Amino acid sequence: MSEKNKKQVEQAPSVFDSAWENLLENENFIEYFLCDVLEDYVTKQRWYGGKSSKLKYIELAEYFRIQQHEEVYYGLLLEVNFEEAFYQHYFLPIAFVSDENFAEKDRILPVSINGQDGFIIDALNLEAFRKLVFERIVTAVPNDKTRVRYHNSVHLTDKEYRSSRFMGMEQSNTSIIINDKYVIKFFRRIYSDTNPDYEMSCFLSEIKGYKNTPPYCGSINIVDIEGIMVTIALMQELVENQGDAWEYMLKELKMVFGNLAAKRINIDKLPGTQMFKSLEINDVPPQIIDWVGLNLFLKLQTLATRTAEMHIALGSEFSDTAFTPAHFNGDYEVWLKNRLLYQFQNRLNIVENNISRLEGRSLDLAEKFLEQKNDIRQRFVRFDWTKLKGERIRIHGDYHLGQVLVQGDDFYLLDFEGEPESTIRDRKVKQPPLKDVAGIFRSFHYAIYATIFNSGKDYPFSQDALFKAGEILYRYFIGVFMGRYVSLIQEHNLNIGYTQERIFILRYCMLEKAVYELGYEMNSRPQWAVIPLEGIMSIINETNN
Ligand SMILES: Nc1ncnc2c1ncn2[C@@H]1O[C@H](COP(=O)(O)OP(=O)(O)O)[C@@H](O)[C@H]1O
Ligand SMILES: O=P(O)(O)O[C@H]1O[C@H](CO)[C@@H](O[C@H]2O[C@H](CO)[C@@H](O)[C@H](O)[C@H]2O)[C@H](O)[C@H]1O
Repeated sequence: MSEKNKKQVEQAPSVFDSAWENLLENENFIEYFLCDVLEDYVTKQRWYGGKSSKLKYIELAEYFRIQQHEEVYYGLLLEVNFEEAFYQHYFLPIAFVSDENFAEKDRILPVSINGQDGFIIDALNLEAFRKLVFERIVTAVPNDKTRVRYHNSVHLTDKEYRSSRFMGMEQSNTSIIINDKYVIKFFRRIYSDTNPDYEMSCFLSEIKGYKNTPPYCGSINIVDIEGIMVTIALMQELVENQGDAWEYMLKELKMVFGNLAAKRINIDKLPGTQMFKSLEINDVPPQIIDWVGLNLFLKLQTLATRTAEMHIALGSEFSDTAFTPAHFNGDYEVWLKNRLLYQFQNRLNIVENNISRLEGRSLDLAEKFLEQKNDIRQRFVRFDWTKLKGERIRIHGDYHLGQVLVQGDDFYLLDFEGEPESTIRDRKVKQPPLKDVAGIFRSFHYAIYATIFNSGKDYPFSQDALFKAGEILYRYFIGVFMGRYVSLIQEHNLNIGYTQERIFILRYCMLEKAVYELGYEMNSRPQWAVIPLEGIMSIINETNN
């Protein structure tokens, strides 16, 4: 923007002579709002994903009305443009309130419109807006052909709005609990397509009757200017739970590592098991059961069952081409290698640029990672589709313990939005189901290493001894999970390949995930980078054996 223009905008008043119903047609308002107000507001939001880039300017990609009778709110699709030559879209619903009691939180702009003083706020803070959205979903008509498409399912049994509150969890979108019975998630980062979370939720719970994901209750999609359906909200049943499987695992591991001393276990005498060897509970040696406890292995079997059932449901479609299974082929191989080599190069770059910020074990591992870059790169190149006989299906795509809710002895799988760094198209590409399994195995590794790094000092053992115990434990976790997962998958005729193929894909995907995680950690919590670095080096060394 030229200096002259900028000056004009800076001088623009926050007094506008349009009615709220026409305010977005007022060019002065739009220019002032986008440049002087939202640039500052948006970058401060928890849901803003552009924090490590430099914002250039914001444009209003489009807007739509969310309304009922006389009550009007706007849904803004903001296009945030970055100096680094890319953009992201965000959803921001706005409301005008004249009573400041309704504008205590998330005030965006004090404004006077058509002589009426008030505030523009994020509409999600307004109960009237949440009620209206719920009512619009409740009263949605089938085959809605309007631009803002509300939809509901048979699982939405309440017809009256009673209450609503923020979910209040650490999350990248914004979820609201309605009637203490439903969760409506408003997506903040918006992609020009249906959101995979919405698509997968409908498919699994509506079409396949998969029970271990929150039942789909409704959604809001917008038909954008190009006629593409863009998801802005997904409503599901609220699942009663005792927290997520990540917290659960950390609690269990604290006890497991505590047992080493409490039960006077000699780590050097613990029997090992081969990596990826499928195990039944009876195959786990009594010393290991005594150390870890039977319950945790039973829980892992249940998690493996729910994971296998998800994949069986996802792999059982024969008419909807978005879900029908596919085989590996040359196009997939090219797509995969391009993506992974690009990602790997990006991680090398991040590590090289930040190496001075690392120290101790992190630094040693980062140096080894850089030294072995050609070997690691070769692992990604070594994918040969002609040797693979298994199927590719739609998968969860970002499967880790934090995406699993614990309900008594059972688990519910959540958040099918896919891997945050991938494009929306890439997230919908059919992948080997073992990619999800590799994701959860990486999570087991994370939980074990997080316990050693964060509370290792609480245990009377050297760090090396704890690593040794941790690696043994990790192999049993994987073995017991595999034992249940593979037998269920085979019973239902989903083809995940022959034994060597399965091991190849698991190693490949675990390396891919650990490399992805290295970037995630270096950007979000560098002190955790040591965990994926451990993972990468152990995968590389494992296959060297
Ligand atoms: N249907 C649900 N029932 C119970 N809790 C839920 C439900 N959906 C989400 N949650 C809780 O909210 C958290 C964030 O949800 P998630 O869908 O992962 O949001 P985001 O995509 O914004 O990260 C979950 O980890 C879980 O604790
Ligand atoms: O926010 P998302 O759930 O989409 O996932 C991102 O954040 C995750 C951390 O919350 C990150 O997961 C990594 O750390 C977890 C422990 O905190 C661990 O269980 C996962 O295995 C590990 O990948 C995830 O990678 C990132 O995409």
